[in-house]
Amino acid sequence: MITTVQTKTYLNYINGEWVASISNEVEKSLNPADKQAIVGYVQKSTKDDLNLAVEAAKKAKDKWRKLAGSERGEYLYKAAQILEKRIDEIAECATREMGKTFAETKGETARGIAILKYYAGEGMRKVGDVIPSTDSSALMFTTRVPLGVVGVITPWNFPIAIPIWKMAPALVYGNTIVVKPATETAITCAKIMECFEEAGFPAGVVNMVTGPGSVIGQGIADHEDINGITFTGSNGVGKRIGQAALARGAKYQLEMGGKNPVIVAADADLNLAVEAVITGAFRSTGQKCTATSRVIVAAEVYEEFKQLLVKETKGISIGDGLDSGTWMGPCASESQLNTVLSYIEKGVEEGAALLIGGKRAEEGPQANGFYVEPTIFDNCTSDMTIVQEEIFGPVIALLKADSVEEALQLANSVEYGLSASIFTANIKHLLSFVNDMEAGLIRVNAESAGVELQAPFGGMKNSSSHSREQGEAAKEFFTSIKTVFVK
Ligand SMILES: NC(=O)C1=CN([C@@H]2O[C@H](COP(=O)(O)OP(=O)(O)OC[C@H]3O[C@@H](n4cnc5c(N)ncnc54)[C@H](O)[C@@H]3O)[C@@H](O)[C@H]2O)C=CC1
Ligand SMILES: O=C(O)CCC(=O)C(=O)O
Repeated sequence: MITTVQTKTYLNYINGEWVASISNEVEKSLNPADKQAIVGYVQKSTKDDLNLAVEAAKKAKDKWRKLAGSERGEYLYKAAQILEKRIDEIAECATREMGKTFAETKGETARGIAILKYYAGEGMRKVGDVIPSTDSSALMFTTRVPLGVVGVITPWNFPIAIPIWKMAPALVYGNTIVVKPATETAITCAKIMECFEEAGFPAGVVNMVTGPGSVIGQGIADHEDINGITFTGSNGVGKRIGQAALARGAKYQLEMGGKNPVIVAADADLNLAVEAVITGAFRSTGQKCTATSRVIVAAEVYEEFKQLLVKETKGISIGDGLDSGTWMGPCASESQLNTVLSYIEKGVEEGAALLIGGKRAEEGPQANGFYVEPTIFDNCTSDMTIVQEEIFGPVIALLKADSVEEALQLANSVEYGLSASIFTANIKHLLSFVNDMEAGLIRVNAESAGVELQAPFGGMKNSSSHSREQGEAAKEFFTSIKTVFVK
């Protein structure tokens, strides 16, 4: 069901109230499917707004952490129920703000609901272990305490799931939060805040401040009253946040880029591999950190795989994500479109051969949006920019390998290590892939994207700060362990 989203101005959520920024300035959230369409306005906040939010979170933290975990979980459960009632409206808002199809944003909202329910249950699970002491008359055990105030900095590509998979564990483990969403999708985040408000979270436990990353995001990284920072976004910004947090002794967690490979072995089911590469590379217009961007194909099946892949790519319908016939929406912003186009240009300059796509899509109403064709490059080599750098768009680089060993070596020849998959039925090959692939998420006979909320998620090398999010792993970041000795 498609509803109508009102064009209105959204406020910051601080200390249980909706408030305008002290700056009196707002920023537009545009619809990338039609740049004339303004989805709404959000606050262009200042450091003073952030300070108020942090102050509120700091004031609320002692009462919040002293609640039983099950009581905190109850609030999350209520938020899940409210989000469930608003699923169509919130999914539609996300599509309008960032462009991916309604089916995808609806699936993402359903995932947000499931995450809230999962962490609601976490409030009832164990937080420590009993460890035998060398003193037989003593009791030694571990328990966990929250960090305090947590800053949550989120990107635009998963505007529902990412804020929720950071906020839900932070809250259930007893932290209070200040979230700063990407401006591109800040209205979607405001709607999630509305669900939290309706769920009755005490004032100050959940706060949202929108505004420029360089002011509010950096402000979170530098704020002495913020004890932990969880971030997903680009590598450059992530590294800066990590350095700022380290300098003042705050805990931090960074999820950043990927350059995720799919290996297609000679014995692979090629139809299955093609289908997985298409969805892995082009769903969400390639704007996932887990998206497939390199496909390394065994020489024996290279030509056949290539023909099949191009044929399937020709069938992709590009358009407004709210049209039910659309398979792939626009890039999320003009700057994202320009980044993708400049990588395509670089690919051509460096000698890769364009098999399909490569241009801005501008037919009819597409001229008003930030559309790009799904693009596949042939004759790629490992030293090319399009094979090394994260593009964050619907672009595939095809590489040829003479053996699975060579494919694995090519797959590992990048600075990132987020997700990777292999298509093979050969146990020896799949085991060497599982053992030797440098990636945090290993997939066999499945697309490179596909994160499950109950399992740890994170990358190796430059893809993350080596911590893991989601599932039980979230507990490691959002709490500190205390070892207790009682005699
Ligand atoms: N790993 C991932 O999931 C994502 C990766 N990216 C990558 O980043 C590229 C650029 O996208 P952007 O939206 O510009 O990402 P970004 O890293 O600039 O933005 C992510 C978040 O960080 C905030 N931010 C920006 N500057 C900051 C600063 N100095 N201090 C603290 N926070 C700051 C932003 O406002 C946003 O909330 C993409 O092309 C893609 O390659 C972007 C989004 C998600
Ligand atoms: O693939 C997914 O579901 C999550 C990907 C992700 O975390 C990201 O793109 O930022």
